[in-house]
Amino acid sequence: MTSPGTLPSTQHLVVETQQVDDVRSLIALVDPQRPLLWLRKGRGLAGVGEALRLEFSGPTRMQDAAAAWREIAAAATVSDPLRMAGTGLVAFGTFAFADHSAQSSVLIVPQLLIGRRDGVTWVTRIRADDTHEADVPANPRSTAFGPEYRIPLTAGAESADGFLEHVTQAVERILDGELSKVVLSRDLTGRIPADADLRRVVSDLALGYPDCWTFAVDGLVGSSPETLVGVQDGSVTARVLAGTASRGADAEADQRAAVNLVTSAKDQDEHQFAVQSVLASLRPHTSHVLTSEMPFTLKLPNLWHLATDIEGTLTDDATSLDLIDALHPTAAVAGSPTPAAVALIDQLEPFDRGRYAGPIGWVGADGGGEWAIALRCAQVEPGGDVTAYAGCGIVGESVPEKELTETRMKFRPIVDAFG
Ligand SMILES: C=C(O[C@@H]1C=C(C(=O)O)C=C[C@H]1O)C(=O)O
Repeated sequence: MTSPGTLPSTQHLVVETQQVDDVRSLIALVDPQRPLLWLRKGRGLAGVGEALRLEFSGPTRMQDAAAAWREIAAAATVSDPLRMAGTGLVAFGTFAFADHSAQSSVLIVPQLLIGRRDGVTWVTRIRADDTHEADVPANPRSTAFGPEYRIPLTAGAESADGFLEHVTQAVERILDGELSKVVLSRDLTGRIPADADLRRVVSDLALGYPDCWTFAVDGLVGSSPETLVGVQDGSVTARVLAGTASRGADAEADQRAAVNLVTSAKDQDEHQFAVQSVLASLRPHTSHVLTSEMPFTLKLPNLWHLATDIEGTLTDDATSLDLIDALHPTAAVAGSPTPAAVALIDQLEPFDRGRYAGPIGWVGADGGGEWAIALRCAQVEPGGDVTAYAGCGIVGESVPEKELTETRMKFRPIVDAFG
């Protein structure tokens, strides 16, 4: 890790944003093997190159990132006539789920960033102050996608049977009173050709799941419906999801599935743990916090979720990195109470989650930013190894076979995008 006290002089960044004509596709502009993307509903950020890369690990990975980012933002020279969310200095980030994960957490400042929001398109050039402007790629250039590839994803470290067994054990531990909820996941693995164009996967995800945050940061690609936190001009937003049902085969069955979900005591319980954990973490930093009175049903192409939107006003100088540190891990991806849930995940899941279920998103110079929980995603290693993850909240009434089916539904976006 780069410690904030010892930032080398190369980390004084020079940043220039300019409005440009609209571009046809953000996805076509980024590196095929190491895409940097953050997209939703036709708007988003695309990064090319790395002006700065900071790696963090251990229990203080998010605090360390927040401290380093304050220093970098304070030291930067920024010319930003647009002053919109995502203009000026921006870092993409992805953080490991577990305190002791072997996977690194990173902040990446691209050399070139192309953004689009509210009908405005811009390019930001970023370089260290001891480099030359000529070293930054001149203009974003679209390139055609590389050859087509399709790969299956098959059982990884946790087989379907292993998952059923672990859910059964978790239910016993919950009924014993050790904890109220735990989120257990399983993994699928595969391998893409080493030179495969990852933008094909991202493009399928963005087209198939336009209401989700589609992301690609340091090999982690996915399409998440869950906003961990958004911070802009003193406002804080979050979208909590917990409670899931399959989509019906026809309109009537689909409506019935949504009604059953919203009236299910099991799903409402599971959901409330998640909402309360988010409210408790935001409370020290916010006032005027509003939530939807009742959870609503969020329709995605592959499933229904119970959802609650949260809005509040920031009352301190917390950046979005400070807030992801305060919020992570929510009960939507760990369980409740958090320490017991995290300990049980560690005990029962036979793999390191890496960045799955960790915060993924971007932060700007003023600390604002957008962060999702990395769900419906896969980590792609430089050699082509792919590991995808999906999990579900387990409570006392959980039935192992139903939870296994739920993981299959949650794998669908990523399995379809690769396969
Ligand atoms: C853990 C995942 O999803 C989370 C768990 C949910 C649930 O248990 O109902 C719903 C949405 C997410 O908060 C996942 O997609 O892997």
